[in-house]
Amino acid sequence: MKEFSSAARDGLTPWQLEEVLRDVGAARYHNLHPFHHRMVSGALTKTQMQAWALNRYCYQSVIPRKDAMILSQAEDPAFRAQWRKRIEDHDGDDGWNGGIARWLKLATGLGLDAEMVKSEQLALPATRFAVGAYLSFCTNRSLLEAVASSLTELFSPVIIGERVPAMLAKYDYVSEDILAYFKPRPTQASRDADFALAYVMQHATTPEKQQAVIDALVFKCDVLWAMLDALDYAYGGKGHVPPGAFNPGEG
Ligand SMILES: O=C(O)c1cc(C(=O)O)c2c(n1)C(=O)C(=O)c1cc(C(=O)O)[nH]c1-2
Repeated sequence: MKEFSSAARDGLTPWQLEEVLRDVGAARYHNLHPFHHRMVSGALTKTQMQAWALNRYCYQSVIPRKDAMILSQAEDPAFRAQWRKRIEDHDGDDGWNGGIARWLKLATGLGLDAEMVKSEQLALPATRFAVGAYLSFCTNRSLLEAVASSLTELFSPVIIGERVPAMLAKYDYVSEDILAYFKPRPTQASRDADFALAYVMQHATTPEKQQAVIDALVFKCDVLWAMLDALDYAYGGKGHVPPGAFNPGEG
């Protein structure tokens, strides 16, 4: 297992830091998770696919809120002008014509009730804890760490590129229409990740700050990993659905 702790000792050039951050993603991003592998191999049941969409809604809905926390810490108007695009991407211009609404379209296209999904009441406890941890991180840590925690987006075009064609090919109930969420995401994610990476490379100027941004990315990979672990345990046949969570088999 790779160690990501050399920055504290020696300090890195910005390009060495970028390399370490990319190594973190290569080792820990959620495209390596068995749940994702089962999704792209066509092995998920419809209930597992629904549970994924329902739980991922909680992540989608917290993203503009954590981005608002980041905006509140940013003193530079040019930074804010760039970062606020993220909120617009998810909320649209009236709250319900952006990414969150498109995620809801995916969930309802899979047969879920929109109000049930929006209420987040049937999400897994671990999903709630994971997305809550992400929001707290961006609220309580430095601006640099909060920006660094978004760097999983460096890797999201890869997972989306695996997921979308596989969902269309392997599940007859999935159509392009319900996957509209993903269409603009790779372009938006590249724009956002390029900006965040440049910011981190410019501002992580001491070994301590470099270690902090590496740790922030590790933390964020853990958030995404924990969400898939929770799904796998609850719906994978090995564990059990926690009381009160989405359970279509319940009579
Ligand atoms: O589909 C995915 O696997 C995936 C991953 C991530 C990510 O890596 O955090 C994001 C998204 N999607 C996404 O759609 C999104 O809007 C997004 C925002 C952020 C962030 O941390 O600011 N990550 C992600």
